[in-house]
Amino acid sequence: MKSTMAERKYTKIYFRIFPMEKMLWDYLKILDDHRTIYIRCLQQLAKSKEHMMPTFWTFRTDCVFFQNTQKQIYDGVMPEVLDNVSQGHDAVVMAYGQTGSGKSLTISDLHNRYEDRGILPRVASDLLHMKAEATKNNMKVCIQVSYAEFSRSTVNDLLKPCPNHLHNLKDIVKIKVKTVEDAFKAIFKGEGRKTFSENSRYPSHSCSSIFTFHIYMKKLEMQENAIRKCKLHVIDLAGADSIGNFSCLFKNPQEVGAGNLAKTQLEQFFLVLCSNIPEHIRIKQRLNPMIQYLGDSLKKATIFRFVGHIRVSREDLLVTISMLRFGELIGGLKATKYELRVDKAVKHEQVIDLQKQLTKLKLENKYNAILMHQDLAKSLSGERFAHIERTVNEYLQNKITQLTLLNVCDINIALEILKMICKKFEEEKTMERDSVVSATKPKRSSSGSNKVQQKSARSSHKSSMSDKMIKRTTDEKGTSDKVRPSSAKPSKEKVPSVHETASKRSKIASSTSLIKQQVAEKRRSSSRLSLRSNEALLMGHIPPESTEAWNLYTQERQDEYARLVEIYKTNEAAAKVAYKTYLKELGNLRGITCRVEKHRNDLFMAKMTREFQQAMGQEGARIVLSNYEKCVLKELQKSEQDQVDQQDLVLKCQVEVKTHVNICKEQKKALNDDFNAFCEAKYHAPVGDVESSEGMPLNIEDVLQEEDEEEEIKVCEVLETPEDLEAEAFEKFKDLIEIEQRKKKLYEMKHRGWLTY
Ligand SMILES: Nc1ncnc2c1ncn2[C@@H]1O[C@H](COP(=O)(O)OP(=O)(O)OP(=O)(O)O)[C@@H](O)[C@H]1O
Repeated sequence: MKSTMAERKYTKIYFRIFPMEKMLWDYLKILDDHRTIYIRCLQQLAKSKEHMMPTFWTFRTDCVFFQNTQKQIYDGVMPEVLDNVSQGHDAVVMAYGQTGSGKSLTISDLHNRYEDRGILPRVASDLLHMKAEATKNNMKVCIQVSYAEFSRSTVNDLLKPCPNHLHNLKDIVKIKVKTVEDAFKAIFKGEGRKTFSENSRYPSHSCSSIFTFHIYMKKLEMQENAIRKCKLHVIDLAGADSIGNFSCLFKNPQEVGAGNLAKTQLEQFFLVLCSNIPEHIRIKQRLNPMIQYLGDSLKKATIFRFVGHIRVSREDLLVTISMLRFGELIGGLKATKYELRVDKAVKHEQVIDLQKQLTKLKLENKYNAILMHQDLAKSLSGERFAHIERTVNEYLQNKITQLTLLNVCDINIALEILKMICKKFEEEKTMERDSVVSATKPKRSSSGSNKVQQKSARSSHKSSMSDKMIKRTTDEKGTSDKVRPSSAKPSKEKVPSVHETASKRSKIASSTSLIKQQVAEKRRSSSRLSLRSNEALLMGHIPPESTEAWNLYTQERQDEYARLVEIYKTNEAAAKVAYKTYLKELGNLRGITCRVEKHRNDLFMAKMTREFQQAMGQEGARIVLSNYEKCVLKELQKSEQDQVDQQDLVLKCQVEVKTHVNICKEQKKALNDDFNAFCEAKYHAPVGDVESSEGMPLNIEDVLQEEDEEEEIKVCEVLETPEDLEAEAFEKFKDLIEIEQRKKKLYEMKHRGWLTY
């Protein structure tokens, strides 16, 4: 058999190696290029020939996959296929191999997670996305699918409910799919209708199945009505094996025979196809129905992708070689012999050397892990960072011991946080000093320096709350500058030197009002930090004309102010916690509601099955199946009770949130009233409602709403990506497999008259 470049261009052969606990690498080797497989010559395995130099058969492939993810396999096998299909070429993707070697896993894998889905669901998604794209580009694309199962001489249409046995290949139905969801539904239903071997630990298919996409494309702007047609077949071939092998003990000889026959017939067909004789046209009609069905798609211009599956164990060696030969035959390449020249002494030395290197590298890796991950703070989550920050603060307040701090936190991060606190404290002090200077120096514009301070303050602290506090402090200074006497000259002056500042301070000392202010400033300095944060917390933006009044108020009524703030803060924190719990419980309620829905569906199905059996006159069906119904009903009642309890819990959480929010509101109002009363007494006029001031940042409801919106945005983002919608559909349709299998079983029981409940 000759191989030509043209053949190689269209056909690609891949192999996937089944991962086993004990891999027999002495018998099978893969070259570093991941393309060449060496497999030990079987003849040498006889005891009498053990002493001979090991000889291997060399098989060239397009890629060998070992321990690769499903996505990597799809990306490796499929990329050019869809491009070619979109240009109107037929394509065949086929998985073949030994029983239980992972064919169905590669092709469909519908029983596991969405991320681990196989080639077929991925192709369905990509084709339907391609269709959507093509429609945008003035192209009309129609996709129909068919799904059929082939055994030795019978054909089942998997898109038809039982009985789905066909006599004519032309009767295989095609259904139009418009969305990925439609395609998934067809795939899952078909999977449930397939024939499985009984007694297997996993769903072992005893027949070959073909899922076909029939694609029709038409360019809307073309004058002539040319329609491009092509097909993409995805085939999961029946497992081939040797009777008596451990991997197929659960199969009966007929099933093993049918799998082997399908492989042999395909082999024959490809022999004829590759030998450039037109015989394959007639042979197609004579071989099995699967080859007949593939019909015109089995031609040289078709894009073929064969994914062979092999197992590396002594018992499976024979079948593995047979699979590799099958691959070599359809790939159009011939295996060659290769003598592995291994000097045993050298080999031993090499192994010792490699072991030493490995130990050294492991040690190096360990040191790297220690030394290179110094900046642990970067990889910390916000929550963990906040927790460490709190712990450090508790340590500073002598609430916990040094030992506890060291036990709870990573010392590097704790030190970093201490550094931040010191830096922040320094900045606050600088700002205090600057505010005194700016008070004594009316000409100076503070906007520039404020911006710098603001920037450094922001970068110095991870918490956004502290950012707001610092910004608020600097803003206040900016605004207080604005209300200074109008004789102040704007901006251009540079920052005064220490000497100048000192001399100016002495001038200020002569002004009694300013001295008073300075004294008050000093008096307050110890409690300034907390008061500033409280201002930000409760009052937010203070109108410029009220700033002085506000400062006076916080000095003179410090105790009352601190009391109100304390209550507010405690309740705000409690409201936040309660709100988080509320959101969590709400999520749980959604989960329980879904469970209730599922049980309702199950109950409906159970009822339907009973009615179906009764309609078919099954004796005793009522008793046995009503037991199942009872079970489902019990589950449903339990879930409904859980739902009621959960609703109560959610309501309780809601009430708790409301209580704390109301207290916060009351405290805010009390503070407002107190401030206004103070102004009334001091200036004989209220300063107005500070709540209405623009930029009021921390309203308790806003805080909660922000959290809520964030949560909602996250949920929307998560749900709205096409990938997630597909994942949801994938999970939703998993139940279809079981439902279809149950229906099929019921039908078969009825058909055989075995129902003996
Ligand atoms: N690469 C792999 N990694 C992990 N598990 C695998 C792998 N390949 C197969 N399996 C597991 O081995 C079992 C058999 O796989 P699968 O059903 O895909 O084999 P098959 O070749 O289609 O078998 P059959 O011919 O009997 O239908 C399954 O439980 C599957 O999850």
